[in-house]
Amino acid sequence: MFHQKKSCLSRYCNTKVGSFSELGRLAFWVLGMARNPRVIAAFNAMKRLDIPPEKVKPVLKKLLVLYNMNWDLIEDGNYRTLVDAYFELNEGGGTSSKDEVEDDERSPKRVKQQSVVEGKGKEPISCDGDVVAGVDIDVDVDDYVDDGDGGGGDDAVCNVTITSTDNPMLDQPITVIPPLAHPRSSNGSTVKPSVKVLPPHYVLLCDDNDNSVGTGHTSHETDFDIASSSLGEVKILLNCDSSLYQMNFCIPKLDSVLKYVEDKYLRSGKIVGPQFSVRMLLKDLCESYLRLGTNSPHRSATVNSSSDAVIDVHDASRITGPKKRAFAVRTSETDSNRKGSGSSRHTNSRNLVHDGNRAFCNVLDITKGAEKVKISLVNEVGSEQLPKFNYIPHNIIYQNANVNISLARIADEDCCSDCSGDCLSSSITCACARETGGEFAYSPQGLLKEEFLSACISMKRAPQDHHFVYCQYCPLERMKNEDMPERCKGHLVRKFIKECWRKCGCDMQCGNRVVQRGITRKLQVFLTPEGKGWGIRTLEDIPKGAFICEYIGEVLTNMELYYRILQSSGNERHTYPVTLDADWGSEVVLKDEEALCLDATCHGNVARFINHRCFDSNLIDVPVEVETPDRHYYHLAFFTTKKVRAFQELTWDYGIDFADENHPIRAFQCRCGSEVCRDKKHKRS
Ligand SMILES: C[S@@+](CC[C@H](N)C(=O)[O-])C[C@H]1O[C@@H](n2cnc3c(N)ncnc32)[C@H](O)[C@@H]1O
Repeated sequence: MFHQKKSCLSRYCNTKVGSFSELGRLAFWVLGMARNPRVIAAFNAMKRLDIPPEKVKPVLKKLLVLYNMNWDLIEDGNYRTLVDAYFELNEGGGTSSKDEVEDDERSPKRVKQQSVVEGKGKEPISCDGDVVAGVDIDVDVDDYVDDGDGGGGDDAVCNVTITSTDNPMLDQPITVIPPLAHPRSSNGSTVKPSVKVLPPHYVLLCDDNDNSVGTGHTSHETDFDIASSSLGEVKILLNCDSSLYQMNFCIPKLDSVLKYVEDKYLRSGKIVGPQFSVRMLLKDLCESYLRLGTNSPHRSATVNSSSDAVIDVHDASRITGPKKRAFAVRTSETDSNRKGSGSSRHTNSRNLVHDGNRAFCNVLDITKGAEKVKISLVNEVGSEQLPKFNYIPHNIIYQNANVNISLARIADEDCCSDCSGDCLSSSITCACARETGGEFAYSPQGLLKEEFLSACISMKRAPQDHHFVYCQYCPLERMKNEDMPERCKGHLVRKFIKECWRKCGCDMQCGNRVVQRGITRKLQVFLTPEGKGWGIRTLEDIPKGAFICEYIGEVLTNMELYYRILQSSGNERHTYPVTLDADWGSEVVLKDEEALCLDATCHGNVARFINHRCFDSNLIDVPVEVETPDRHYYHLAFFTTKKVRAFQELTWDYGIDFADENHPIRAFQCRCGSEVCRDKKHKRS
């Protein structure tokens, strides 16, 4: 048995000694499957045709079987074969008559298909074609966001494909981007479009002052670049210079930008006015894009969206050239308006200090009053984007997760309805202590008892010495290889805490209600100087065994997480999902629609900032049963493993095996600084 356990663990835990043997696997396995770069690239290419991954998947599978896993044949011609196979399978084959074919060439579907071809290498989010003034516009947005590491970063770029036979733009000097693959004719043969390639830097520029149009060189300050092919397609690239938005810019939703512009034009009647020109419209689109990204409710919800951080986005010394100046003036005006009108909004939640070189951005309470204690955020290190997420103090079910919370499910033996006051001070331990062997996990001081805590730490650090259960069809293995999942590698049988709850007779101050009372310690989010991104630290000394916070996020099924990850750009610097797999071993067959996880990427609490530390982290995660009598859904709570001094960072061992070279996802370079850091490669380098 011991041997078996060891061999099962060795693959994952090799040097890892447990910890997040459950949780660390979180993102890693899920992301692992989702981020098979070739699958993702195929899905992304098809997404541009509005074909969702779930519809692509069966076609892709068939092709892989057909081509004996030869991806090159599928990827050739920028997924031409996949596109054709999809339409053949879903729409009953190709066209037969010449008329139909010609029609098809001009149809939106064909146009979109072509934009996939031209857009190889990018993974845009696609919005459907909108019709503005008789021009069919199909828009893709690439989010090349500054990675926050300082430095220039990339520009936010919008690709707009316009199809129009009498487009006035076609008369203008244009840059032609040669298509990456040639479109096919009806009979399947390749048609070589007669694209005239003009000098590569020859672009259409829009002057900020007088709206006149000239030509110039591609540069960061260009408003928009235009390209076309002889098939009547025009591609327009909207550029926002990254130096203009830096900290305060948040890529706006493109459909919001389009709606904003449309509403504006409809209101003003400009769209039908004699002054109307597509050129002006596009220039306005560029400006609206920047404006909405910098100062608008249309942005995705962020911590800083309610109280705009006035961070110096337009340091005049960095902005050169007439176009940048023009933009700078505009953004300056926007900001000064904001400074004037919104100053009272800043006082409650944010202090801003500028010392000329660095901006210290202090958010006084990232919880927006949702917790009993305020949690501040400070940046003493340098420039870094403010974290974008919505603070929630409790888990929220995203959509399909089956979490059945009902008093009717709590049997008499699963609660202590006869108790009163504090269960811990009663001479007889109540029913709620049964799950922890007849003893409560908490001491009267509200700390985890030494014995309970030591057992949890030992499980984390030496899982091979503990008991494992094996599921029949392991969801983790299915994620790695759906068709031929390997055998379950085993799940550690973890120690759970069971807290009293609503059907219990005790009061809210009962000593067996710790996690549900929420955060009580003084915590602070800070930018780590080691380059781990944001982290959390305590502002007070905290004893061993103390509850810090829960890991809060959206409750998703594995399936939902899978699709969510597929839709992400794949360029995210940090990851935030954790699996709730502490009880998977006890379920005979757990379907992906049933297996649960928490994702704190968009909605979460302070725990999303807890960084990883190998082995000797000062926090440990413990599963906690509160409102559900089974362990399918549970809470995940962090307790201190040792005494923690004020201003020390709070860390958690994610349990990553940094030596696993075969893992589909490359782990981050560990900067935990532990003497026993497992990331040997990084340590050496
Ligand atoms: C749950 S988030 C932690 C919060 C994150 N630092 C942030 O700024 O939002 C996990 C991510 O933080 C970073 N991280 C955590 N621990 C780290 C470590 N020891 N070394 C380097 N990066 C780390 C990695 O990018 C990881 O994907």
